[in-house]
Amino acid sequence: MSDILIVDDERDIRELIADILEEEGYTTRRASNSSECMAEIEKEPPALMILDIWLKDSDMDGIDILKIAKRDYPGVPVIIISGHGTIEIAVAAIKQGAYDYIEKPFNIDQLTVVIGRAMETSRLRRENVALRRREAEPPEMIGSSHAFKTLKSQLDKVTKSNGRVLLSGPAGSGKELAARYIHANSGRSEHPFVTVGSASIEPDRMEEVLFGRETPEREIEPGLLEQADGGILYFDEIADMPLGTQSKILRVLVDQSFQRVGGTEKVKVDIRVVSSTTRDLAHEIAEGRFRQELFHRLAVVPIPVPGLDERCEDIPELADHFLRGYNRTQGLPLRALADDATAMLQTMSWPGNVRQLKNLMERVLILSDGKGPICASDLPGPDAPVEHEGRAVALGALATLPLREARELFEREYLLTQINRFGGNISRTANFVGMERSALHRKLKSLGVVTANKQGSRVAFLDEHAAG
Ligand SMILES: Nc1ncnc2c1ncn2[C@@H]1O[C@H](COP(=O)(O)OP(=O)(O)OP(=O)(O)O)[C@@H](O)[C@H]1O
Repeated sequence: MSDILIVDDERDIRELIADILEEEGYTTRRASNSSECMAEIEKEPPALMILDIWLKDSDMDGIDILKIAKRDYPGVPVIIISGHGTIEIAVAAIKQGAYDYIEKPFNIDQLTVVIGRAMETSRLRRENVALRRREAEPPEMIGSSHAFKTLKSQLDKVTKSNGRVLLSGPAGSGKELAARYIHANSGRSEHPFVTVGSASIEPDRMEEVLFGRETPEREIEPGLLEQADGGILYFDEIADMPLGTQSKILRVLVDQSFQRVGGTEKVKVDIRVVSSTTRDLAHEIAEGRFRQELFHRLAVVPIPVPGLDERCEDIPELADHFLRGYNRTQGLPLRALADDATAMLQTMSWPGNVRQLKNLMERVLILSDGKGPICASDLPGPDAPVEHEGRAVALGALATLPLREARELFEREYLLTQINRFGGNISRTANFVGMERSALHRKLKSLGVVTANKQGSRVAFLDEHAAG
């Protein structure tokens, strides 16, 4: 990319600069006024723009063009040409984001040095952006359960549209990952993905952080909205946003423009908003903590993200993915999961969802000494209160019952756990527990277990006592 746009109303100057640059191996385009200039940029943003401050027969002068270029094409460096006596204006232009200025009359060496430097800076900046983008490549979304496939197909449907998506699901279930998946597969992937941590920003700084700031000297500090221009703005835990900011965000969503704090002009942005929540927003609305109108604007496409308990079939695949990841990125030993460990992970409860599983895999790799596959004994024992809570209560209850009832309770608990492990698939469960499929069906019926739902969600059992 070595294409330079020269904008000057004096033909001689345009031609002179173009000749010098072409001799240096650059290709050039020329514009004599603001409308020609804008048409050229819109056709294809140049690698660099050389811009005269004063433009005769133009709707806009160089400073106006600079502002638009910095807003809409921030990657294009601009060198200002200033006449005698206009140095103050050139300095002001640098504050507005111009890369440098050259003063008329200029000499050839001065011009080529400034341009060479600007091109090199622009190249480095582009490389940097590309590197950061590669580093920030979204991690893979792993899973093959029915619940996961439903989520993935919903995400695939929304990637190509511009509709606002509201992802709802428990903490650590993968909402941000889902938002990054939308970004990576949308037409906005070359533009930023900017996260707004609604809870982590001080309420009285929220507006400055979102909308940016303009000083009395008209220096600009862009906020998150401007930084996300062209890309996706991700509101993490939208329910934590203060009510006052909610109204302002609502206004931005209605007219896609806002004013910086201390600013007077409207700034236009092109952003797609994806938000997430762990809370029941209908309840937050009823309690007066969330604006209904904002909810309707944000939840054009509501997508539920299932917790890990609804997709425990995915646990072996996810665990393996994390174990390999820690080996690749942190040099931790590469270890597989033994069958007893896999079964144990699938029967634990996961209030922290995928994040908890990921952390547990890291902990086990760091703390256990063994080299072979990770066994159940390497996993946290029954003294880990959260992960074993459900089972401990059920097993404790056994001791209070006569043998026949205790056996029934155990069989129910055991079979329910196995069915859930295999995503509701009776054939796979029967195979694992060592029963004929029809015998398992009969057993389940006698225990009052309902297996109508074959879609991988939890099965239920009819408790005779509860049923009355
Ligand atoms: N399907 C998946 N495949 C691989 N990794 C996943 C998957 N789902 C979640 N993760 C990983 O689990 C961790 C938690 O996910 P993420 O931060 O997206 O959850 P969240 O729902 O946004 O959490 P919170 O509500 O706390 O903000 C991340 O490291 C993420 O990469």
